Formats: sequence, C-alpha cells, structure tokens
Amino acid sequence: MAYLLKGVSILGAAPTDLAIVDGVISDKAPDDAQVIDATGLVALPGLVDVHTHLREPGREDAETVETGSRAAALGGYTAVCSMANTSPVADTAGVVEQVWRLGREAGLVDVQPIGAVTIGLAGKQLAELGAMADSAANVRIFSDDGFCVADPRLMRRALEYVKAFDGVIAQHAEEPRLTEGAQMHEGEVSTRLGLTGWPAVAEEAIIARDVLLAEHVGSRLHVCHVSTAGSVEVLRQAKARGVRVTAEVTPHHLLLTDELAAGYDPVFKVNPPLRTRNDVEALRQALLDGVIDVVATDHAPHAVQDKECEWSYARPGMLGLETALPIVLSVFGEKWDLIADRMSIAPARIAGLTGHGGDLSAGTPANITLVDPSARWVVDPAELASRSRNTPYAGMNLPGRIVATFLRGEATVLDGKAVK
Ligand SMILES: NC(=O)N[C@@H](CC(=O)O)C(=O)O
Ligand SMILES: [Zn+2]
Ligand SMILES: [Zn+2]
Repeated sequence: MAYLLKGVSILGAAPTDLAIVDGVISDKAPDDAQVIDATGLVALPGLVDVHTHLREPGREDAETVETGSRAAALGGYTAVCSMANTSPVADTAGVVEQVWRLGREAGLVDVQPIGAVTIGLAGKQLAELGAMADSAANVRIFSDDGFCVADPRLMRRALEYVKAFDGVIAQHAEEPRLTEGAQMHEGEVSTRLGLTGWPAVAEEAIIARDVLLAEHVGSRLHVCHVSTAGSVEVLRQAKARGVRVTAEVTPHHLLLTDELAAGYDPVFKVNPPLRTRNDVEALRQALLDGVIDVVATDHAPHAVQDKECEWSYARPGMLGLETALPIVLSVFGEKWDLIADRMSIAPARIAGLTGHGGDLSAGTPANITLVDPSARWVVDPAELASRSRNTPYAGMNLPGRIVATFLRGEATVLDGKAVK
C-alpha cells in the first residue's frame, strides 16, 4: 500500500506532501496511493524507546510482546528495546531470540531485546553476552534493570566485554545498601509520611563510579531513568571530560513529584522514586542542554493485584508508552526538533537501530509518526491498549494525539486506532 500525506508539516516546517512507496519515503506517489489529509498534522521520525518492559515471557497477565507492541504503536513508536527482567530472565541467546521472534510475529514495532548483564539478574556472574550479541536478536544493549550491577568488578568486566562489538551497558543506578526498605524519595515528604527514603545519593554514587569505570576502560555506558539534579551534575562533568556516557529521563520524572505519594496511591510508586520540584527542573534543563540524551518511557506494566494494594507491598513502576509524547509536548511545547532528536534520533543511535531515527528524506525507511498537536484527550486507563492499567495520568487532559504510525511503510496505526 502506498500513502500520500497531503499538507503535512515535517517537524513543524511549512506544509508539504510526503509519499510512502514500497516501505520508503518518496518524492512522488503513485495514482492509487491512499491519500491522508494531513492538514495541521506534524510528521516525526517514528519514536524509539530504549527502555520498555514487555513482561513476556513470564508475566503475560501484565503485558505481552503483542499488547505492549500495540501500546507502543499507538504511542507513536516504531521501535522499542525490551528489558531483560522477564521470567525466565533474558540472559541467554534462547530467551532474547524468543522475544525477538514474538516481536516480529506481532509486527507492530521493531522489538529489540536487551540482554541481562548477569545470570538471573543476580549480580554474581556475567551472562553469555557474546552469544546474545551473535544471536538472531543481535543484542547490543545489556542491562540488569530492576537491579543495579552493584559489584564494581563485575561492572568493569561487563564494560570491557561489550567493547568488542560496540555494545553498551545500561545501568539501573541504585546503590542497594543505601536503599534497603526504601519506599519513596528521601526528603521532607518521606519524613512527613513516615515512609523509608530512597536518597538521591544512592543514584548519584553509582553514576559517579560508573562514569569513572567507563572512562577507565574506554567503553560505552548508558544511565537508565536519571532522576536527580545531582546526577545531572555528575553526567555534565563526565561528558565535558569526553566519557562515552549517554543518559535517559522518563516522562514521569519530567513532570511528577514526590508530593504525589501523600495520597498513598501506589500508582505513583516507581523506581527510582518521583523526586522534588528542583530535580524536575534540573532534568528538564538537562534534556534541553543535551546532558540527558533521550526520553525513555520505562513502561512498567503491573497486574492489578500487584498495584492496587498497600503502598509498601505494591510493585514499583508505571505505564508510559501511550502517554510519552503527550507528556513531553505538555512539558516542552511544540519543540519538534528537540522531540525528534530526544525521542527518535538519539535513541536509535544509542540502540544501534539503523533504519529508525531518520530525517524523513526521500529514500529513507518510512518509519513515521503523524501527530495532531492541537487535539487534546483525557487519559482513561480502561481505554489504553496495554494489558495493565497503572497509568499515573488517569483523568489528565493532555495535548497531542497520535493519528498514524508507519513501520517501514505499513500503517500500524490509522485514525488513532491500531490497525491490528
Ligand atoms: N521502574 C520501575 O519502577 N520498575 C521496573 C524496573 C526498573 O525499571 O527498575 C519494573 O520492571 O517494573
Ligand atoms: Zn530501573
Ligand atoms: Zn525499567
């Protein structure tokens, strides 16, 4: 199927026509192309998420590769990197290939598996990184996300190992000895509520250590879900010294604060925890400056029984795929070049996903997101495509509707609805 997007604004530029033919962007559409009136709509390179939890294998009651892929497509994504904390853990070539195949079968986004750094995420022995890299899944990002690779010697070995194939270690920066029993950000609010705190320094200390390790061995480090002003300063200094480090921030850390814990609604429980207004401001500035490279969702679906319970028993994590672009739009406004870079171009580069994060010029793969920036919508958890309901944005009125998403020229979303 060929498409002609009539009157579309590419990254906010003056309206033009954009044709999609045989999976690539073209100057000219054939006569039988399906015409889409794109007046007032903005085309972006398909969004890329370097941090998604799809829960399959093991917790298909919370999300599957297919339901998560559909949520991603509806959120404007054409590629997602799936985290390794499944059951079994994605720590072998067999498991990463299984996830990769399920993604291909669903056919809604490119699912790029992330491999575990250590066997069973236990932090004791390196997993078979080379075999995962050589597998059909072609793994390049490795992470024990959910847990920190706390042992500095193991972290050093992992960084050294992936250097051979230009891999990257994505660290969940949390010094476990400083967060034992932690329930929320350590600060005024935690003191008032009587909940055990997760101090900012638990994140900052690991990032400081890891940038030094990455510098020492000359390897690539990626820092997951940066959440504090202090972390931004550590990253700023490391980047100024030329350390090969990249970093992500989540939409929720760009918008929400620890005050939300006051209602004890576990939908706001997440790791790292929601921080203070000062941290939120520093994260926004860091994304603008480029000290933080990308927005990543950390889409973390959880079943009802794991979320709708007492705060201290609830699992940390919140949905993100279907609301990420609207949240970023509401925080930064229509800064399309910034949005395209931080949500598509830079994430595709970090993940090594050639074919994504393009410039929408003729001849490039037609991975495209079509957004209506003027349409507003109210988040209704029941209407989300994710199998889980744990969105922190329920009832919020957000700008920006994803009208269509194209994966290599095939529509995965049309008229705001998933095609399959
Ligand atoms: N972010 C979270 O609070 N939870 C994530 C794990 C993680 O990203 O650390 C999950 O898998 O549920
Ligand atoms: Zn994490
Ligand atoms: Zn995560």
